[in-house]
Amino acid sequence: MSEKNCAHDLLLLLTHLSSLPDADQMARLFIEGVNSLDLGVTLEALPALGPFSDKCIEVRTAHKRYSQFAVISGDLKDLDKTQHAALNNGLQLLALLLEATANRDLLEKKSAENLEESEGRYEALFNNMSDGVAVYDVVGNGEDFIFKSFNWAAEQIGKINRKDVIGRSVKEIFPGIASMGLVEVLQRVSRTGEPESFPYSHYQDDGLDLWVENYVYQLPTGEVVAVFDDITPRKKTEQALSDNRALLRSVIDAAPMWIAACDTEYRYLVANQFYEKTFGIPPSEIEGKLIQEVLSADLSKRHLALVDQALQGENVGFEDSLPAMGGHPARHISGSYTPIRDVNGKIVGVVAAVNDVTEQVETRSDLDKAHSELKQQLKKLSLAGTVFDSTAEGILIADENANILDVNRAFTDILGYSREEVVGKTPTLWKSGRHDKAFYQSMWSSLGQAGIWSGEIWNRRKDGTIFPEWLTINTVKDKAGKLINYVAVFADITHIKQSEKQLDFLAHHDPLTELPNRLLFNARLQHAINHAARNNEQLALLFIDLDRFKNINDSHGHSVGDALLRAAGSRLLHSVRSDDTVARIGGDEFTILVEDIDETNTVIRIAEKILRSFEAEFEFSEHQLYITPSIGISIYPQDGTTPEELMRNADAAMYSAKDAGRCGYAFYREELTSVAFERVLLESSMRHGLDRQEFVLNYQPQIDMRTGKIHGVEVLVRWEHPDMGLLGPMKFIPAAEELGLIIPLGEWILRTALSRAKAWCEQGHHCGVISVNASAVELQQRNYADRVIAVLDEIGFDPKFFELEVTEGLFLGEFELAAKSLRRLQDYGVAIAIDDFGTGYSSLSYLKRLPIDRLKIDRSFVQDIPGDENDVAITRAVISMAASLQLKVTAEGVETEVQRDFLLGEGCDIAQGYLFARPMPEQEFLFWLENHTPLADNS
Ligand SMILES: Nc1nc2c(ncn2[C@@H]2O[C@@H]3COP(=O)(O)O[C@H]4[C@@H](O)[C@H](n5cnc6c(=O)[nH]c(N)nc65)O[C@@H]4COP(=O)(O)O[C@H]3[C@H]2O)c(=O)[nH]1
Repeated sequence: MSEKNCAHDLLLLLTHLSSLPDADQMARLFIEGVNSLDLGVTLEALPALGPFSDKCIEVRTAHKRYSQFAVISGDLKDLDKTQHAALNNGLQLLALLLEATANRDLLEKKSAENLEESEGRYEALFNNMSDGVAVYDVVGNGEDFIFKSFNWAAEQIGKINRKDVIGRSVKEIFPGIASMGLVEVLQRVSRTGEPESFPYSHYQDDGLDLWVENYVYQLPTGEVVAVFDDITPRKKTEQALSDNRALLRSVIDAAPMWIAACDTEYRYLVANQFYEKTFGIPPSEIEGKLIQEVLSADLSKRHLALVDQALQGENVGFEDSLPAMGGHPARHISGSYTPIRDVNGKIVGVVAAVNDVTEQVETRSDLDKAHSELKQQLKKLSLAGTVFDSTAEGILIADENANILDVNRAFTDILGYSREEVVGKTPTLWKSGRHDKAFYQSMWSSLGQAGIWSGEIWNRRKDGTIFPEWLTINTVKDKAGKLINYVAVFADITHIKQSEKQLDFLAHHDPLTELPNRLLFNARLQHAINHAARNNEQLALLFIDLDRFKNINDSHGHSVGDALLRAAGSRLLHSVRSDDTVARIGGDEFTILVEDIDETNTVIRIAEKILRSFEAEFEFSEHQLYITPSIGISIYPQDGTTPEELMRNADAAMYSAKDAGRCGYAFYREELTSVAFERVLLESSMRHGLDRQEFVLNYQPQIDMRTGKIHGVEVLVRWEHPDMGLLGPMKFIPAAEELGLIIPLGEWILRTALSRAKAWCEQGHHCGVISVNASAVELQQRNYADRVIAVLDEIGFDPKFFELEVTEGLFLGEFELAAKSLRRLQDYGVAIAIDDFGTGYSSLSYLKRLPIDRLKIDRSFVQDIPGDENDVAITRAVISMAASLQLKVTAEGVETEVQRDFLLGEGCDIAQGYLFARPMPEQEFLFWLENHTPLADNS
């Protein structure tokens, strides 16, 4: 029996493990295919056993006393719990068999005595197995199963004694369990012989509440074995866990906030229902996804950083905002990330709890806004207080009856009343009296209708002065629309009024002389014309130009020029009645409007008065200047009926006065218009004339009448005008002086005359002294003497053969400057002659102060001698005066022998005139020179 048992045992195992298909059947439970079965493998060989080594090591560890093992080789299956249990049991049984096999011989020998011991050991081992094992005898065809063996573990699991079980049917002992399918499985295994793993079941009947896993197989004997493991604790834990999870889920799902957890890889483990509620995303769509797959790039960047912080063990709080997306409005969120730790404290994830704080934030922002508005209001109020006190405008607050409640500092500054003096009173206190009743009526009516009035008003200060102010009055009403206050704000606009006046004055007056300007003059002229037309009156327009003003301005500078203009304006003003208009219409041009003239004499008197007023010199610090006016006069209505006509004709008359020798007046005559036109033409073409060398020189010999020899030659300029023909100097020299062209023209004359004279000399023609005319304008040039000397030096002309003829006009400009130039020239050896002596301003006192060598008696005196007594007397006086001053004399314009004889008789030797020769062009002059026969030769 023992051997048999042993063999049986051995067989049992061999059947399972070594004899195919039984062994294969058994092994298939836990390996894919059985390649070999190797019994008696030693412990040392185990590590080479591949996938089974772990299992074998378990067996080895559990059954240390065994030194050999059975080894099944093949591929390990993916075992479930039951199969695992079976493998464990199988290997434990295998270990037992190993021992039995190893001791087979011994067993055989000692079978009889050891059988019992072996059985006992088997029994012990059977009972010591950790799994419950029940062996059943099959009743009939499987109608029932009778317990044959029931180990200790089975007793513990089934909470029943083996003795109460053995021999009894399973249906009887465990009717509940039996009905739950155990019997069917036992039946199937007993019928098919196929082992079956029984899914774990929850037995709650038969006084039990347990979870077991069964593995059922058939023994070769036909008995059926059920190996079962009590997994109740594990199941209960699982259940509890599952319950906890469900609880947790319902808790987090009920929370009105977003709750989610992620693992250390940022993968969502859980997300609550709030996600679905708010965003329509069910938790299932979040769970299992990475944070960066669920959140936008921007959000996930920020939040992964926060999660990282939490993964470092920090509780991280945050506030953020979610942009509007997918039809969901933007939100403000506030939340926290908290690390999740396992039982060992290791961080395994992070839980996020996030609140939607949009409303709070918005409310807070509303509150902030309200707070800041309140602050603003307070600021405004304090500002209003500051403005009230510090503004430059006067402010007055009155009640509905216009009784003053308050005034500001500016009010008292402007009006001179203190606050106490006006509070309780009405603004009538400072009425100026300048406005009539209607003015105030319209003000109150505008306030009543529009609630505002603003305008200019004159008021009276406490000191009695009246001043203009710009006043704005507003009405203030309460919520019901009832008028409660008047607020008046006003500014003293005295200075604005003054500025306006000043602006008006500037617009209509010349700033230099403060006389009316052209604009105002024209307006007054038009007005006067209208008036004269209505009343059949005449009026006169005087156009005044200061002779050679331009030269004074150029040589003395603008400040002297300006002073001269101011002084000239003032002299004009004092020459007329106060209701006549004196205007400066530009540069050195003035106009005078004289209304209601009865006869021409009136105008003549005015013109002469003006001329006389200019006789006195003008003194400006070190400068003493003379200036003369030329006056042109036009009369309404005969010389024009419009301001333009009268102006134009007075202007033309002024030029006529200038041409007549300046310092005079002329009435307009129609022909003057064409003269004036000619003059304009002349002026414009003169500039080109110089460039085109249209000017030519004539030479008139000066004769020593005693000998008939040539004493010298006067150089006289002509202009060969392309259109107007040959023009004499009186036609263009005044214009050249006005335009300043006399400077280049004079230099050209000087240079040409001297270089020609030098050439003649070199050619053997001796013409004596060369006389060149110098304009007074030239002499007013500061460097005139230097320029003349430079030309003399440049040409190499001996100054003692050079004479400069200056006119009396010289005295009109700055006398001292001219005198200085002449002195310098005289020192250099140049002779100075006064031309046209006796016609102008010459006076003995000037003659004494000037470096003069010669006087030239003007042609006008010579002309009528000896017939005209006056001229005879003048000529005599000049000749004798020259003698007493030790000056030489030349007579001009000698045309007759009578004149010559008279002059010779009076002691005047030198003369020029048609009697001897006319002014001649160069070639003619040279011819004359060659053929001239002096008297001495005749005699
Ligand atoms: N009826 C009459 N006339 C005679 C007689 N003999 C000479 N004349 C004229 O008398 C003028 C003499 O010149 P002026 O007194 O210096 O007077 C000159 C002079 O003041 C000025 N002038 C002439 N040439 C120049 C010049 O080159 N430069 C400057 N600045 N002025 C000049 O023009 C004035 C007039 O010059 P012109 O027309 O050339 O007139 C010349 C001459 O032609 C005569 O017997 N009978």
